[in-house]
Amino acid sequence: MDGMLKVMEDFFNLPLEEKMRYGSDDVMDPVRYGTSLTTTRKHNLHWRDFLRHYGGLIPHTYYLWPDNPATYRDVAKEYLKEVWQLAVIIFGAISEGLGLDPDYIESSLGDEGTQLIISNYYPACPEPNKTLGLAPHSDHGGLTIVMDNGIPGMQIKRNQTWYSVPSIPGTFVVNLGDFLEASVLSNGKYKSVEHRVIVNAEAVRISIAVGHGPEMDAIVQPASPLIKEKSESKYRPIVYKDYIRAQQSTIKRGKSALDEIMNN
Ligand SMILES: O=C(O)CCC(=O)C(=O)O
Ligand SMILES: [Fe+2]
Repeated sequence: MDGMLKVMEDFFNLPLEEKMRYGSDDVMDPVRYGTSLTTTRKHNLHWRDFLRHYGGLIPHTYYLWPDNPATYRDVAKEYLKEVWQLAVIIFGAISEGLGLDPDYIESSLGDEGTQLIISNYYPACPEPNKTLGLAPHSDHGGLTIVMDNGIPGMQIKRNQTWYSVPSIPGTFVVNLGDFLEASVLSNGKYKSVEHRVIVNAEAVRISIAVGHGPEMDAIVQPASPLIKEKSESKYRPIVYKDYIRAQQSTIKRGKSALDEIMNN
């Protein structure tokens, strides 16, 4: 955990021109750096920088990942491999909890599944009450495994109230995403969690969120043996990649992308 945080911190501390080698506005780019802190746009949505790229069992995009800091690729590759193994254990427990084979969800991800790492850098903010690090959203994948640098900031919404998630050294926060809510066996039994990030005046916060979802061409829909009639399905089928595009490329907030594929 510490090694990964260290390379991430070193990356974010690089000069802007260096980070901008990965700058992109295309949500489907395999490696993407973005900042809303030196934006040319008028609106300033988030008080953060981010770096995101794909991982996966076979990281096809490995040679596109940052090569500065020099150890980044190797540290990230090892970290993503271990986090994937953890996700598989949790998917297994959820499957069993629903009375199905332990590898039920894992096999529904397809041959490779999609793993996406999003590293977030939230600078200290002189007026923290006027902005957010990250606006309310739910993640599009199945499970997101998050660690941070010991500075709290994540909040989750339950019954219209925001609750702060404590930062506990050496632990991960695991969030359920839309794929798990809308897909396979769950059909809404497991809810994706709406969350956001607040900023603070004193300290820089870094978080590393790794999402685990199905392969890009998978069709997200309840396909459970538990659903006998199509009419029992609470969600309309959608190709995972199209869902990501819809969810990322607009200024959607909260769980509105998921609401759009819900029946009634
Ligand atoms: O910074 C965090 O704690 C959460 C980040 C997050 O929700 C995301 O990257 O999707
Ligand atoms: Fe998130």
